[in-house]
Amino acid sequence: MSVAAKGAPLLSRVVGYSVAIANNAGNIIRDIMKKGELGIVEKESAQDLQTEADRAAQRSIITALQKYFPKSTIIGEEGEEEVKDLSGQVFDPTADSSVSGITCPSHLTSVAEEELVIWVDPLDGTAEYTQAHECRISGHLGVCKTLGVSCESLLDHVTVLIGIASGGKAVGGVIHQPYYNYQNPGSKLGRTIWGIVGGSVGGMPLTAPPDGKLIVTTTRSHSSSTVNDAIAALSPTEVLRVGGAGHKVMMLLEGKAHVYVFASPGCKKWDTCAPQAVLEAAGGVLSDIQGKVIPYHASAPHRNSTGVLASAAGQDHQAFLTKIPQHVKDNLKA
Ligand SMILES: Nc1ncnc2c1ncn2[C@@H]1O[C@H](COP(=O)(O)O)[C@@H](OP(=O)(O)O)[C@H]1O
Ligand SMILES: [Mg+2]
Ligand SMILES: [Mg+2]
Ligand SMILES: [Mg+2]
Repeated sequence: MSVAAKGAPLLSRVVGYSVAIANNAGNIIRDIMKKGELGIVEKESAQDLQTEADRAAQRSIITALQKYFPKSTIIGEEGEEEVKDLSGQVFDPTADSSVSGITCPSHLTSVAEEELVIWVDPLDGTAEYTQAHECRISGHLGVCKTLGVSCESLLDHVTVLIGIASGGKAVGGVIHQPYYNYQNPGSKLGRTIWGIVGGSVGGMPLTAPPDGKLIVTTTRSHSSSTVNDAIAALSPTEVLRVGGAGHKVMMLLEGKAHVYVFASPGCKKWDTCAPQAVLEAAGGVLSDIQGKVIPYHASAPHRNSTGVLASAAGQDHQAFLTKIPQHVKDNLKA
């Protein structure tokens, strides 16, 4: 049933429209990279940047969500000032019926619009987006001397995150990856995965991580001794240091890693709401570093001050939590 169909549960429509809205934001993100004027500003620190792509993507996402779901509460990473759409245009997601098969569990079919809190990260992986741009303008081709990897390879760490919460819980999510398939010039760029907890997941094949290994994924640009102590405590066979909360959860879904651990207060509700909903719809688990449920009601603090631990479906989340040293848990206070 197309999500636009009358009678589709509200949550299914919000997820379906959010897929189209996130895809449109992906076009904006790619266009601004192509134009090359990123308009980079520093927020809380040099490790916390914001570009015109973050701002423009947020304007397009939030104005569309506000128009079609005016009674919901919408919270975007880039704050209130970056909401008014300068072009006056509001993206229309209703024409896009590419998404079908969104099923909503019975306990969520009657969720009302007023109950919804939508957490928006218009561009997750800003550090990687800006670094890829810096490399391009400095004429790096192939493997970048500073990064040791090709600059382009950072681009698919970027995702657009639209997370939907009801009753303080992550219940629906959309993760769009604008640069998916960048390795194949001329091919269609981008993919979008979506899910409803207890309902369906769609947009990419789900794969279990390999047996006999323990692949941990974590931040590449916001590390600390506490972050590294938590990783070491899991005794991984491999550590993948990549950008983006959304991108790391996608790695759990496509079998590239078993667990994502981030023992830091650095990420926020908009980084984890959408990834958590999609991961849990696929059978995985995402909690804070103590194993507590992350709250997503409108008045919840934006910062996830007690860190993040996410495991792929079939993994023993509790076993990972037990291995996290007490000093790491003590360092991350609510
Ligand atoms: N110490 C810190 N300061 C600011 N932002 C941080 C941070 N640690 C993590 N984050 C944010 O959390 C998200 C995931 O981080 P990472 O890529 O390091 O895993 C990124 O979101 P944004 O790119 O949307 O800002 C990043 O900016
Ligand atoms: Mg940011
Ligand atoms: Mg983010
Ligand atoms: Mg962001």
